[in-house]
Amino acid sequence: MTLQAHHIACVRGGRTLFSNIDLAVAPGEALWVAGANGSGKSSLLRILCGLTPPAAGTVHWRGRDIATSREDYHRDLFYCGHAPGLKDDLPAWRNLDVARRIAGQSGGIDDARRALALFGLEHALHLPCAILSQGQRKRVALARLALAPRPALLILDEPFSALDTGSIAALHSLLDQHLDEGGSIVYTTHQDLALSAGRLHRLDLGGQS
Ligand SMILES: Nc1ncnc2c1ncn2[C@@H]1O[C@H](COP(=O)(O)OP(=O)(O)OP(=O)(O)O)[C@@H](O)[C@H]1O
Repeated sequence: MTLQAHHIACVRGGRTLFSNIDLAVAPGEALWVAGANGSGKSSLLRILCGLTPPAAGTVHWRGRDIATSREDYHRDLFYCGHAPGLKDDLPAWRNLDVARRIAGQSGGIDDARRALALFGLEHALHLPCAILSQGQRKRVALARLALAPRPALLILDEPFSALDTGSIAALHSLLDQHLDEGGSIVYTTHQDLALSAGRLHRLDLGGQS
């Protein structure tokens, strides 16, 4: 198994959102975290990323506790939260380039252009992200998935929301390709969109809170 979580509990504002969550995601597998608004999907994803400590339980990546192997783990991880996490003052292509260089890879405008074009954003290459629409910003963030090498584990919070039909299709095809290549995905969606390739598991956090 690649990603494993044992007995995870999450407490928010003094309330236990969930407890005793066990999950495992192997290479080539996707886990769809489902549940009503407020059931704790984003909180679970942040715990799996190591951004929020769980109230109880452990998360292991490739056999190592992520609490003690944070840097190595984050090299293997791509996380896209509700907010796209872009640098507003930088043009779209530079946002892709900076993310790549931080990951220790070489970059360049040509690769960024190809990645943005996949999401119909070639025209936005030189535009600062601050002036892009919400959906366009999301597409810039997700275009990083089209740059090689892609991190082995993708954790995506509502990746399909705010995307137009063409971008949803582009993202679907990238995610299917990722699974075909032995990558792993954990994602949430409220849309009725299951990934078509690879082995898909579903974890339901339940009803409204
Ligand atoms: N930092 C925080 N402090 C207190 N409560 C929080 C905090 N973060 C989240 N919560 C609460 O935890 C609950 C779960 O939030 P979370 O964002 O994980 O749910 P979700 O299932 O992703 O919801 P949605 O489908 O609406 O995105 C909510 O009731 C929220 O108000």
